[in-house]
Amino acid sequence: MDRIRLVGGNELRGEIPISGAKNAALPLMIASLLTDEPLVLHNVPRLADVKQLERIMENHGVDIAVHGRRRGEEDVGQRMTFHAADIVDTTAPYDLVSKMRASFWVIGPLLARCHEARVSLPGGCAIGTRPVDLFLYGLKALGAEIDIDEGYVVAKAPKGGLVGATISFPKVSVGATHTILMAATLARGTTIIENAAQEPEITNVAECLVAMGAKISGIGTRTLTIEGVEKLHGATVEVIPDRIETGTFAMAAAMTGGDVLLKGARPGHLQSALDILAQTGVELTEEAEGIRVRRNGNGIRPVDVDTDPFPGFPTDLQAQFMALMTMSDGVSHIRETIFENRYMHVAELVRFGADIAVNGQLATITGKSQLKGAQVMATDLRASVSLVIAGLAAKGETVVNRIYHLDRGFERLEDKLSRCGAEIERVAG
Ligand SMILES: CC(=O)N[C@H]1[C@@H](OP(=O)(O)OP(=O)(O)OC[C@H]2O[C@@H](n3ccc(=O)[nH]c3=O)[C@H](O)[C@@H]2O)O[C@H](CO)[C@@H](O)[C@@H]1O
Ligand SMILES: C=C(OP(=O)(O)O)C(=O)O
Repeated sequence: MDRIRLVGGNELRGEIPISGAKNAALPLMIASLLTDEPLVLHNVPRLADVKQLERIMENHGVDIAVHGRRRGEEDVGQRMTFHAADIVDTTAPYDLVSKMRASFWVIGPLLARCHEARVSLPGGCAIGTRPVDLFLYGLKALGAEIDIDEGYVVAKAPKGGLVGATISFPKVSVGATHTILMAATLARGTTIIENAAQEPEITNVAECLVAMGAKISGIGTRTLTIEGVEKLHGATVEVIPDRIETGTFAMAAAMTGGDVLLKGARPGHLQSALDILAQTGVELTEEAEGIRVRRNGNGIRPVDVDTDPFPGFPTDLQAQFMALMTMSDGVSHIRETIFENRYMHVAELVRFGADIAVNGQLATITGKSQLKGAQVMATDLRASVSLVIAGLAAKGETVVNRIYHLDRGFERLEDKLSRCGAEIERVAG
């Protein structure tokens, strides 16, 4: 199993190109199931999760083409075409779906277009129980009949297809919003989604659906209104830059000190995280090309944070922010409100000498001036990267084991960091 070996202590200086967002690319790929015409996506990141979803899409009969990179385009994401001319199989099998949460979302488009779907209950990062009740509530509201059979959700649309409805989610869910939004585009009549997720990735997908001929209003707000149409068509759409990768590198630069330009980053997509970082004393500047992050010698102030749905502080940056707080000048608190088991990195951060106590949702972090390198183990995607950035700031050598988690969501991580002066390498085997 590959590992990452790094030696901490170097400041980060230079430019880091921000890749396309994993959490936007995946639902955009899934949206291609809604039409028999090609959907062209630009800026798709090269990630294990994208590869895995390609396998799932191919199993449904989608033709996938990856267009060649031009010279000088090493930092540009892939241009890919997804063509679901015929859906040959409406089953998404356990072997493929269990590896990744977002693959479950195919249930929305399959049901809308083929009027049936059989999708294995999902996998994904082990950060909580992650039920699918909100999806099932939404799909049933659109008229679907649902059974759970041998670990599969078996869904059937009524005669004539799904029917528009008002769906008021009791809790904000990114995945349920994506799924119901996609399903509703081909339902008969009007669907209103209340308490919808407002994440930028939802907006990216909603705008893609509009480019494909869907009628959606309220994009970017808590209430989405969808007028169903009979057919969608092909389109060309760009994947937004990854706000979680942006925030991760911003926190890495805050931890190591230095001066890094995060090229292509969009400040509006992670304003709450940038505001919190500014409170810690990090200097952030919006530039034409992206966001510049600087910390020159001054300490890191402790800041308390609660994770929340967008526009709040993202749970996907909680582990990285905790790593930063282990080096603050005092005591800080983090409250994880989205997932009930998203503190798996705590035991690993403690190996660096960090002082962290967890009580239910609340973590109390007492800052230390210097972490020390250690052997650590990656447990999930964002937890893994928090260990990498802790290692960059720690004294001595760190080895991060089980890095396959990292490859799910970070493109060329070692390359991007070493180009900014980090001593980091992947060790095979
Ligand atoms: C591929 C992708 O985009 N993943 C992101 C997505 O995950 P995902 O879409 O799985 O996260 P949700 O927004 O659905 O989950 C939020 C909360 O709702 C709960 N819930 C969700 C669905 C449901 O039917 N019932 C239910 O109780 C979840 O267990 C969790 O406690 O949003 C999360 C929250 O921003 C991010 O951490 C993930 O990186
Ligand atoms: C939790 C994540 O992914 P997933 O929802 O696919 O498990 C993530 O991207 O941080």
